[in-house]
Amino acid sequence: MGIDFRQVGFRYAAGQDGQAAGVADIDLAVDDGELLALIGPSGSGKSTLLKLLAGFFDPHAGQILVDGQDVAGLAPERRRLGMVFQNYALFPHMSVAQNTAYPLKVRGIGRAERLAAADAMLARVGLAGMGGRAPASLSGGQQQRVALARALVFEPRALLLDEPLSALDAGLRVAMRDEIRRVQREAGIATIHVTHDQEEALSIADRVAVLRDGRLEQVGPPQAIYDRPCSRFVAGFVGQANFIDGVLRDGGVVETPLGALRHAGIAAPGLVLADGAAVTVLVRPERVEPAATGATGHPNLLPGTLGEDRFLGAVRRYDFRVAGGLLRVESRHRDTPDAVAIPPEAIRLLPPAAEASTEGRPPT
Ligand SMILES: Nc1ncnc2c1ncn2[C@@H]1O[C@H](COP(=O)(O)OP(=O)(O)OP(=O)(O)O)[C@@H](O)[C@H]1O
Repeated sequence: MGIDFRQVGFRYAAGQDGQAAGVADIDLAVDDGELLALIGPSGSGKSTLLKLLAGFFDPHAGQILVDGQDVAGLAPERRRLGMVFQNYALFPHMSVAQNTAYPLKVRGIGRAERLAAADAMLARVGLAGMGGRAPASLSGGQQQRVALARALVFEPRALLLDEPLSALDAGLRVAMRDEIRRVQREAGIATIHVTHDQEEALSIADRVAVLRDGRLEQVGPPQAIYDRPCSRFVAGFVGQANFIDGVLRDGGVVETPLGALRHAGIAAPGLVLADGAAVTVLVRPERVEPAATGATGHPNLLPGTLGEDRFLGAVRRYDFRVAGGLLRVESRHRDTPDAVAIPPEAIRLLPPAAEASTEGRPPT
């Protein structure tokens, strides 16, 4: 059954500037076993949504259901939700096993039973035999595993992860995110994972929800969010992007400052592909192909010169100056091209910039 936000809205009291922030019109269901990554700029409402779910405050509009039960008015500790936050906050005077067993103690489970459950859960997060240690003797990654074990030990109905990996260094983050994924799958519970790391979101989530100014801008599988963003905002928020303003013309062409580009008609939902319509052309840098002047078979061949060039190991990322603008290119090829090609099927047509900036209005 999982988690179900239905038309949820919440507004904080207006601040000194008179602006009231919060979230509005949130419709979002997360199934059992599903991991949903919640991403969005700072202040977009991610923590607010988690706090509403956790029961720190109640929505002003709509309903939140957990396993089909409306949790309105239910105190946080009675919602049976596992939570892991950035600052893992283990009790320093308790052992790892006592920390892990703590939620069971609170629930009145006997000592032997809760320590056995804690041991089993510690084994699941890769900390078998470490129950007797003090939290301070563990690495940051190990402490976070304890926090995860503690969040899951009482068989919660859902799991809330708020930036659980942000205090860890890059290598450990990658290992831990796969670990979280594995443990969450085994537990089979609905999980919402708030992260600032878009790669982390794309790599472990079943679906990604993008928040903007308190509203959901797009929800979908990671590939759909990346390959078929609904707006310039989403496209720019996940991954690198070339945005080119254009005007559609009949016959599968869009006029741009770079010239007339042939496209394959792949457009954001709801965008009307009429002659004369203003659009944004999106091309991901890895879809721009290095080519040679005069090469045949490329409908959108753009001669130009190399700009800033960054070697990143497996790939090279460079700016390529063409008549009318600059294209960002990412390629495995080491040669410096004197032209690039944009395959028509690499072009996504999105709403124009002006229209995009009025989307996601603050909640009213
Ligand atoms: N206690 C509060 N009182 C008033 N406004 C608040 C309060 N908490 C958050 N806000 C405002 O609500 C909006 C959403 O905040 P929230 O913390 O949910 O964003 P976020 O997406 O989690 O941001 P971050 O990524 O920085 O953690 C912001 O405009 C924020 O300033």
